[in-house]
Amino acid sequence: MKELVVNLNTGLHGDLEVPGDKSISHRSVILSSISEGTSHVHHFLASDDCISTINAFREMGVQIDLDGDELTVTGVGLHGLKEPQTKLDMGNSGTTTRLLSGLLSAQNFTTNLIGDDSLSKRPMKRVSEPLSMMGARIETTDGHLPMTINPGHIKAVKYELPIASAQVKSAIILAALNADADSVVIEPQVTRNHTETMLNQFGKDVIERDGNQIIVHHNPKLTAQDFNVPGDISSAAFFMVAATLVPNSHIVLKNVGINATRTGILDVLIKMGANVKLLNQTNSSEPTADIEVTYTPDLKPIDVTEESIPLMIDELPLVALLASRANGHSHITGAEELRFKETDRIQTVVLELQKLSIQITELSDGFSIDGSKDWRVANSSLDSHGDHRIGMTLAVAALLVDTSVQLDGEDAISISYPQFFDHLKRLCS
Ligand SMILES: O=C(O)C1=C[C@@H](OP(=O)(O)O)[C@@H](O)[C@H](O)C1
Ligand SMILES: C=C(OP(=O)(O)O)C(=O)O
Repeated sequence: MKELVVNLNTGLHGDLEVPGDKSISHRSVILSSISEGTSHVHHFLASDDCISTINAFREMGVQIDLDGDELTVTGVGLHGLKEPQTKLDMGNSGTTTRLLSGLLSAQNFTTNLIGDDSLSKRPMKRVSEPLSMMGARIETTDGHLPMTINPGHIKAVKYELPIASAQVKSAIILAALNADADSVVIEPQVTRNHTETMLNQFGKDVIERDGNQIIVHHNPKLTAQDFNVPGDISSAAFFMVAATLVPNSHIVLKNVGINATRTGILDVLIKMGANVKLLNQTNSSEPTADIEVTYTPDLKPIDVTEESIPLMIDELPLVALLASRANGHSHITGAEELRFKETDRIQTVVLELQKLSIQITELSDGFSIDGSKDWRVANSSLDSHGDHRIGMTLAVAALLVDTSVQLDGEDAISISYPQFFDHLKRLCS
């Protein structure tokens, strides 16, 4: 149980570099491991989820050294992974599970994947079904973990994703690297493209994009790389929203990744009228910027609909919080995927924000929110429900109330942002 900082009259101030991007960090371990040579990754996110990915590859014979946020990986090549001597523990990480299920489908050894209680409730048919069409031999437990992946011969596929999911897309791409010919994956909506971008860094023209079709060239040569992980926009988002909502705030978040498949939260803030500026933009394959945010007293309500959901999927609890301070009625729809995250985030967001008397209603696919600045603490025992993003959203919400509130399950925050409370304290002091 943690006592949260409340009613911050002085605001948030100063510069901060948030830790490396979680999605890019996972992929850096995966692609470095199956490349030839030694890769160096700087500003790696050493959070619980990324450690689950590291441990899985160590179990499969890859030498990985982590020193603070510096990662060194001695790659074994596309065909060099070894049979693990234990079950592979995916911990709490959906990304590790889905991406590895694709890669492991094409190995000549069997793997057993397990996870914690939350991960064991999350759907895995979304990967086992398309991978089975490609020749994978996967046994799930009624569509969930534990999962056994037997040796398989992967055939090329042309697959249209039924849901917008970067994890499912990436699972198929990683299996397709070992297929007998080139594959095509078709996305219904654009989702984060880090797997594609990074594959083209480690290899030459491994991925080609043609509209919503992604062509995966099989059996590529992947070579070790030296690269920097940008700051995680999904982590920076907590402070962007805090600085927008807390009077007197002015912060600059340095070197944040602004890949266009991730910046839905910036679009929302700008549409709502928040004072947000991008400074010092870089234009590499994973572009970055410093993001300056200043307190904004009057926010417009917002309607977020299906097409833009994947661009801000992990930030939607924060969008709900922003909307709850706006002048009017907001809707977030087309977001049923939130029900399949670490918790059912539609349910947990509504349950927890209602404790602060926020006028938020659960929809089957999102939220309906009446904005107001008159919050009252109806129940001071907030709960992350073991979900890192819910925990951090509540820590931001707590800055706006004037009665003491406590957070249960704050440990979950180390899944993606172990330094979160230190960084919040630094900006608040
Ligand atoms: O590919 C990734 O790194 C991720 C994709 C998203 O999940 P889905 O693909 O299930 O939408 C996101 O919610 C998750 O935090 C990370
Ligand atoms: C959904 C998330 O991660 P994962 O799917 O990897 O568990 C998240 O980080 O919000």
